[in-house]
Amino acid sequence: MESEPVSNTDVPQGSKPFSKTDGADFPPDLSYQSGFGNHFASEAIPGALPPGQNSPLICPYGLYAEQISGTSFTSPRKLNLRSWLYRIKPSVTHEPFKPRSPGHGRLVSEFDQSNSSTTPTQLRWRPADVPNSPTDFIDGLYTVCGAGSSFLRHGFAIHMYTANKSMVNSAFCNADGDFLIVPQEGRLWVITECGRLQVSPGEIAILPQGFRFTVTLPDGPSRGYVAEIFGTHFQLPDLGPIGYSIVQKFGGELFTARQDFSPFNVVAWHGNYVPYKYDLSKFCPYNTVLVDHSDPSINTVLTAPTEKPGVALLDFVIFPPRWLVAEHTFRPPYYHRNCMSEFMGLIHGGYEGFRSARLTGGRINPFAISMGDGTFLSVAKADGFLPGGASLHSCMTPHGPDTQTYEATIARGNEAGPYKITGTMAFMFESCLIPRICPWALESPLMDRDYYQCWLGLRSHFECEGTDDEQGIHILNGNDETKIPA
Ligand SMILES: O=C(O)Cc1cc(O)ccc1O
Ligand SMILES: [Fe+2]
Repeated sequence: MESEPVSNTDVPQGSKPFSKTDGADFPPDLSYQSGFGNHFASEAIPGALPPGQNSPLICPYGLYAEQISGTSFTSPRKLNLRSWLYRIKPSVTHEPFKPRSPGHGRLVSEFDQSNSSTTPTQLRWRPADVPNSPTDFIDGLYTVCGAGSSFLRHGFAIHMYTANKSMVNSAFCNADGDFLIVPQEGRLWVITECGRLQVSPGEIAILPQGFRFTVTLPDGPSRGYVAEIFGTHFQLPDLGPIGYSIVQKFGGELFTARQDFSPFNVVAWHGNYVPYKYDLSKFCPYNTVLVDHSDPSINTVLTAPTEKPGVALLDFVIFPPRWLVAEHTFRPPYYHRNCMSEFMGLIHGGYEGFRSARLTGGRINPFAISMGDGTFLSVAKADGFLPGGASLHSCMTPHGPDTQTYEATIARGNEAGPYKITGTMAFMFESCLIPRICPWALESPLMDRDYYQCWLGLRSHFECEGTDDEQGIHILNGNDETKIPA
């Protein structure tokens, strides 16, 4: 996978390297260093990186050397993550942290009975409206669900955000874990200590634990999803401001500290612990070329592992445009109960298609995608799972295609030819931990309280000679005749 670590901090001759954070000064096309997990180096001024050593007595240009480590110093070499930043002033130069006022109250980093609950019921939320009142990325962030604890360094949280305003003269720093940000509406222009990232819907950005960053919104109204992982990092699957306030998320609470210089005053850096982004359209999906429906792990873009081989603290899995070609196969996702928990989001389009029978009677499903030959690609859970919305199917909670999807797939029959699902990007955060759900999410008017009804119409197609639906079927079990209700 080609990943795109942050742009280098090179600035055109004569332009200011850092300025106010309204995003307007972002160069139109940033250049990015590429290669997941590489060691990178970047200099805003030639010669700013010290030659031959990391911490010389005097650094070039009188810069301070500062290390940020993403793993313990003693982690084995191949797992070790750290970067050296050469900056005008060190990060430590700020006033003491104090709890942020007004408090936030919508972020959770340690899930227990006092702040969240569990339910095996299928949950689904409509997309949230972007507020009218000025709201930046920090204030617009709220936790939907999660498990474990940032303090115990094991767990995850799933947040969503709605925002309409750039962060100004403030920087966010997440001491609790890494953020994987999935913008759904509105681009995010992110200033980080390693350079800038322009992240559009359809791309993701990873902001590792500890980095300070500012989110600006060039398009105004913005909405998206954030997965946060505690205690590990994502990897590829085996396959000029007046003053800044630093807002530090620590144990789910926000603290602020003032400093009179930009947190992005890094003039050069090198290392392998960096923010990065990835364009999901570059992901090449693989799947069956003959029969059956492969499980979605084949579409894992990033995984945060646990110590158990193959068991993820959090997988980031996508459902991108792709060809469906399987023969005599039920092509939508199979009905299933999973020992892992599945949180799903939709960036655009519909989710998980099938080529439905010709739509008649002028009843056009707004989520049906025309195939150009008079047939339509309708989508599973189409009318309720909307771009910007979400669903949660926790551990062992049954789910699968809704009634309409099932019936239309069966009606289409075995002769369904190859077709391409286009114009969609859905994703899943999948975890071995069971998420607890925050009150906001359970009490929200956006929660679809009728979600379960999409499956109620699934009727028995059971056919067996000598039985009728009213009576149930009679089978012989040893010497006893057992009646199974229809
Ligand atoms: O539940 C879902 O929609 C996600 C999913 C998709 C799929 O193709 C197979 C299994 C699975 O959990
Ligand atoms: Fe599933």
